[in-house]
Amino acid sequence: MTKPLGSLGGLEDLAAQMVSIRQQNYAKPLQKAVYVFAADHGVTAEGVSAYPSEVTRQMVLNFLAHGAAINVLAKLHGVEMNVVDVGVDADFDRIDGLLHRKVRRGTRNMMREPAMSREEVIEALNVGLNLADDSKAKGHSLVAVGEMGIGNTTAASAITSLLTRRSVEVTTGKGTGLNTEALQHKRRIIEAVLQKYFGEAGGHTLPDPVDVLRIVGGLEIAAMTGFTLGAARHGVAIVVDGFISTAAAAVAFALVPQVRGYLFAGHRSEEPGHQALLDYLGLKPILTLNMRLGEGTGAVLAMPILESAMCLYNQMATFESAGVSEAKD
Ligand SMILES: O=C(O)c1ccc[n+]([C@@H]2O[C@H](COP(=O)([O-])O)[C@@H](O)[C@H]2O)c1
Ligand SMILES: Cc1cc2nc[nH]c2cc1C
Repeated sequence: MTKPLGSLGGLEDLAAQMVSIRQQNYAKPLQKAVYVFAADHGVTAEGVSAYPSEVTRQMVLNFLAHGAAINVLAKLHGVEMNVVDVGVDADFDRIDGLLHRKVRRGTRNMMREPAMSREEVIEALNVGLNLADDSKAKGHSLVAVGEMGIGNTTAASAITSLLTRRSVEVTTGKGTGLNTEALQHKRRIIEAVLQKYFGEAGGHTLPDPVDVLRIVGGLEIAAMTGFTLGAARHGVAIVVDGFISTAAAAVAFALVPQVRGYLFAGHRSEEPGHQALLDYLGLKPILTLNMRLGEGTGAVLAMPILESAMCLYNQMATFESAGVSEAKD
């Protein structure tokens, strides 16, 4: 193509990965969708978030009213928006426009008991797997995975420490905006939870990924793990968003390593544990904008970069077709 060798940098790597995912379909336009998985977290009773847990319910209503950041970005970039209630602590029965997949009204408080039963984890995984089937049937070829759940950075940090074996200090940040003292409290809670169920420093053997979800996970995290597994099974390209959706993808990778080839990291979140997960997965973030919002915002922002990479690959002239001279040697 008419450019110095390697001059499109990371766009060339993105195009190469996308071609290997899309195979004979690489020249077709990408059909984009974002799935925002919402659920509540019992561990919020321990004072681990800067915001009250009712914000989960309120933000779901905001998504449906098109007022959230993800609505603005999805509309701008032509991305179909899907909001999934996997476990919000609210009665949404009569609400239109929401994908009703509630497994239970929030997880249990992991400080006292496992967040979920094994049956609940399997149900939440199946919510994601079934939505990935629906997404494939709708013709989506590029899906962003986002979430909403007050307290879910606590679950994601615990998952990250267990999978990557990094300390709670390294994997835990301020989430929605804790002060220094409250951050120390959050770290102590996570450490106590890991000690209680997994022993010193999270134990010596890697725990079963489904058990990790059951004990310290979240309903939306389990659903995102199922969705990631399902989309990869269907050969659909997946853009993970920030810390929490990447934690879900890391569990999917721990279960089925072949998932890795279908994953793109939309951005690098400000939440410090995100880098540990990106290292674990071997992913390079497309964008670094110091964001820490969630909702799928970083993933949707990266979609036009992926589309740009594919359009360059598909539409640029070659040295031969344009009559441009090649390098000297
Ligand atoms: O995407 C991220 O990296 C990210 C980092 C920090 C916070 N969040 C969002 O904030 C909420 C979780 O924060 P917290 O403090 O309640 O655990 C949840 O709704 C996430 O979408 C998201
Ligand atoms: C307002 C608000 C919006 C969010 N979107 C994702 N997580 C969030 C957390 C809060 C608090």
